[in-house]
Amino acid sequence: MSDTTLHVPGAAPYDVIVGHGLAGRLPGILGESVERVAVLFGGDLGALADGVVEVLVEHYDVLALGLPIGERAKTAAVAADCWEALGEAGFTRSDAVVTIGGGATTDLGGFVAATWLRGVRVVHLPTTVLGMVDAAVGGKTGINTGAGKNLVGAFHEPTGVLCDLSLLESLPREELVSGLGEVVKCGFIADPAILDLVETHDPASLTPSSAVLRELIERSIQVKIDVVVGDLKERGGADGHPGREVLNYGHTLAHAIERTSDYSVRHGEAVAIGCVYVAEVAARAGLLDPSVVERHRSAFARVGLPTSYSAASFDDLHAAMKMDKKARGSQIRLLVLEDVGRPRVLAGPAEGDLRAAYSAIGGAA
Ligand SMILES: NC(=O)c1ccc[n+]([C@@H]2O[C@H](COP(=O)([O-])OP(=O)(O)OC[C@H]3O[C@@H](n4cnc5c(N)ncnc54)[C@H](O)[C@@H]3O)[C@@H](O)[C@H]2O)c1
Ligand SMILES: O=C(O)C(=O)C[C@@H](O)[C@H](O)[C@H](O)COP(=O)(O)O
Ligand SMILES: [Zn+2]
Repeated sequence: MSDTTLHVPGAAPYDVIVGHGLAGRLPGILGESVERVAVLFGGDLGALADGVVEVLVEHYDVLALGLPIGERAKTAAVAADCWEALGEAGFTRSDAVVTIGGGATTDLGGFVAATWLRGVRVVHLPTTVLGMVDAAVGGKTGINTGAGKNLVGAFHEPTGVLCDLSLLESLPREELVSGLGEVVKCGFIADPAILDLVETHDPASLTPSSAVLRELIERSIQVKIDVVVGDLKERGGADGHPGREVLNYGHTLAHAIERTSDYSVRHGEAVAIGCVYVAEVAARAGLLDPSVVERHRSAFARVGLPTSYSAASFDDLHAAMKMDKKARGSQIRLLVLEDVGRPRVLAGPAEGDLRAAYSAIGGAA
């Protein structure tokens, strides 16, 4: 099957390419003015990085940097190590960063590229479903702090994104399933065809080589592109649409779960729980029909994702939710749905509704 090119228009347009064996495209995307390329890769993905480095060394001086695995890469200390390495290797504004890994790697690598010399080119090669459909696209980069998830970061759009589906072959099943959390989220916020595909296909058939997984990935990328081209910096959309905040559906509780569990819950799993939770809140606020809440439970559960949570107290999660970037002052703001594809912001939800919704997903309120 041929490659698919999904174009991201804007002031600095770029393409997201989905296909197989895409590393050979890198020199064409990076361009001729680049002399040095830093390859930032997930520390357990050396074999995948080797194939990319082999292509790059034909054209550039390559600095390969293995990062701590997963979320442990998203720290100020790791970013500082990368800055030191770029400095020692003499990276200038005409040089570039290439990331190879999951969303944690593209977030950290994107942040390093955003901050080095106030911004150098970055091309992402996401190696997880979640990285392909979400983290590598749209220019959000960031690291965590003790106070919470992604609290330091920058908007820095990539020069290109290469989603090589062959790289998913080695991805553990639970990581693939985690990525489906963001896919199903896209179904609820904007593309009901995603929900239909999930509801009508055997979840076991969603393998890296399957046509249906590819369609789910491409549809989700298109949802993300459509949102970010309208509101790149999350300032709000037109005509009352929440804009980029729509992509944060389910994330207020999700990030609180990740942080209070010391990142032992995968991001996509936390998003699944967070979406069911916020649907419960919306139902209690009289905004969402209970049948749509049940559709949340069944769609996420069907692909193997959790829909309940009880490992933290409501008070701890509530405190963590106040660090959400959508909050203003001491007021929590939630992205909720009035129906599939009908998002809106609910500012200052009643604390009783927040507690009752936690109880409805299995927690002790
Ligand atoms: N910037 C954004 O817009 C955005 C969007 C969504 C999520 N995120 C961030 O992305 C992160 C989650 O990303 P993730 O789910 O990809 O997790 P991850 O990056 O932590 O990777 C999960 C695990 O899979 C391994 N792995 C990755 N690719 C592999 C492969 N092909 N074969 C074998 N193992 C592989 C990794 O080494 C890691 O151990 C979170 O930090 C989240 O906040 C960012
Ligand atoms: O791209 C966005 O915008 C998103 O909100 C996508 C989310 O899936 C992603 O997890 C993002 O990193 C969350 O951003 P944050 O601003 O809440 O940290
Ligand atoms: Zn997310």
